[in-house]
Amino acid sequence: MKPVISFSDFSFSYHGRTQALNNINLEIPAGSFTAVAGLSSTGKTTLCLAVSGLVPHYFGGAVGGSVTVNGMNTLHTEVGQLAEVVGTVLEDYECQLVTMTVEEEVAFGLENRGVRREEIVVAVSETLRMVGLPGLEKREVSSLSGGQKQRLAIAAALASKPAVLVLDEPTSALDPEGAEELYALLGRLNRETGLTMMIVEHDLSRILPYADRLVVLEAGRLAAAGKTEEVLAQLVKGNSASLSPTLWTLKHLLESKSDAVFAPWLSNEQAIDQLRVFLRQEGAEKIA
Ligand SMILES: Nc1ncnc2c1ncn2[C@@H]1O[C@H](COP(=O)(O)OP(=O)(O)OP(=O)(O)O)[C@@H](O)[C@H]1O
Repeated sequence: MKPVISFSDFSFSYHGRTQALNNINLEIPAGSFTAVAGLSSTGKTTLCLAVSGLVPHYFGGAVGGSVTVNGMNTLHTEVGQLAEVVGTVLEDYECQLVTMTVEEEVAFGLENRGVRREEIVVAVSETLRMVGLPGLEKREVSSLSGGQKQRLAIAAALASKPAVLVLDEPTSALDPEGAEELYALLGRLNRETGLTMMIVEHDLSRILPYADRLVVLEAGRLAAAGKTEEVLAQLVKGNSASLSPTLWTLKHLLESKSDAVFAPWLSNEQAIDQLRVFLRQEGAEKIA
């Protein structure tokens, strides 16, 4: 698959001091669903900001190398122009909601670009339907629940039909049910529209059912990137097993220490089913 995002020897230091990213070489294929993982302060947010162009255009600092999105070099492209290609929802998504009503929020970017009123009306209702908020056009933003506000921020990012959606820790304020619903929605958008997803998530077990690629950062460097299953195996073998969900770590350890070969799995439920079969075969019926 062709890359829609390419980092080439990219480094960034905030205010020329705190080095957040160090010589990143990374390609994100078009249409992929990429999870970005890493311990705290390893540069995950900065990676997102570099794709949206907010680094370095808004957060100034020292830059090396380049980032290209849809063929545009972010260093030489205005943030507004990049926003047409990259929809970004930051961890503090409420800060991104700036209007009174739901309709105004989704229309905001389109109005700024001079899109005709009739087209905006259609785009607003279509986008609200996509994110599971149909018919809420006239609602006041302040009356929405936290989960609905987050979906609204996603709708506002999607309205201009970007090629890439970048989300930073989208489930940090959601309960497990809300997180599952959000990922089901994002997975469907990715499958049905081919929208490239790049999502920072600290709880990998939530995102793995949807992520076909995994990027891992360590102290601002790229520690691993590639197909999810391969990167998880790398994490378990290397020094980053703590990032791997417990059941995945167990799978890889069992495979390396026995003759077991597990069928691929992505969700915890699939993992538990496979482990039950394994334990039964091992004669551990009581545990299984
Ligand atoms: N606006 C800023 N000004 C100065 N330094 C910053 C700024 N934002 C981030 N940093 C520093 O850059 C480094 C990487 O931060 P970043 O937020 O990208 O990491 P992260 O992996 O997203 O962290 P977390 O998981 O805690 O959100 C950290 O050392 C952080 O303190």
